[in-house]
Amino acid sequence: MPAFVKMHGLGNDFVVLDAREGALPLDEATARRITDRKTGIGCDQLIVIEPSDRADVFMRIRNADGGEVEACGNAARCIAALVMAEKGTGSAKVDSLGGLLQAEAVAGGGVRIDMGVPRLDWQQIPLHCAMDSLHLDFAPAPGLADPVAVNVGNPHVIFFVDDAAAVDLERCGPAIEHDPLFPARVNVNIAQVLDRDRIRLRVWERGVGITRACGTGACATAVAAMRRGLTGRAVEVRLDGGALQIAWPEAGPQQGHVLMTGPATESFRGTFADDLLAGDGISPQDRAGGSRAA
Ligand SMILES: N[C@H](CCC[C@H](N)C(=O)O)C(=O)O
Repeated sequence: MPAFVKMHGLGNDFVVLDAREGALPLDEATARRITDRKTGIGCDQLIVIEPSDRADVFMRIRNADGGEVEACGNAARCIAALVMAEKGTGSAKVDSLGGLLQAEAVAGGGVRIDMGVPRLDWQQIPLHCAMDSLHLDFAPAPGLADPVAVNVGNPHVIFFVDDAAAVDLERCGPAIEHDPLFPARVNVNIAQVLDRDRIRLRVWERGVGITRACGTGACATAVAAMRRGLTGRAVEVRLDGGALQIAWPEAGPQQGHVLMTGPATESFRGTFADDLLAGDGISPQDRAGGSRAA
């Protein structure tokens, strides 16, 4: 009976499987079954931790739609916390398709993680054609125009608006995610700069939909705001599920790296029958066991 750990970062939730002792048979269809909130265990992303020769673990990420992606900031904090608890240390290295991430525990139980240097060139986002990533010639809906594009291991487009709550993200999110301007699709960020230290952010995630928080979205939005001179170099990003602290220092040992600090929460642990991984169509709810957190 494979075990899993249910975790979340500000409500952006994950099912974590441990494949360090042996590979798990995981294809897109299996991932979709597990992430499905009606017939599966239910989560935004499925995370599989694997052995690594250059980090504590390799973190493999699949969105709810089953597609494998390069980065997931909230999950990176959660996996780092899991590794630090296992090792009894205050730091951890997590490798991923988006790069090697260095994390450390911070007072109060949160995790601070170095998300690396953001990629800003149009080919690195990627965009379909040459464009200034600080001012995209792209106006997909009324009130949404002139966005910024940033890659923090995964692709993000950021629209700055006067009132984030007023944007119908359910309606405009899918079309922007799948716009031909973004050959790898894109995560859609709706940002309202509250003042030079705070940003309100709502996110339609590639391969998922609206999530309660998006770590890489918070990082990309902070970088976009700083590039436009809208905020200082350290901001609080307020998402539906809570706040993340993002810094993009211009000097010092981590100059140019995006640093994210926020919570990493374990919800509960459980097991499910082998056939969920093989896929027999039986609802895992009839199988999923494990103690549920209060
Ligand atoms: N949907 C994202 C992956 C998860 C990002 C988000 N959950 C985060 O915390 O960074 C993508 O397709 O790139």
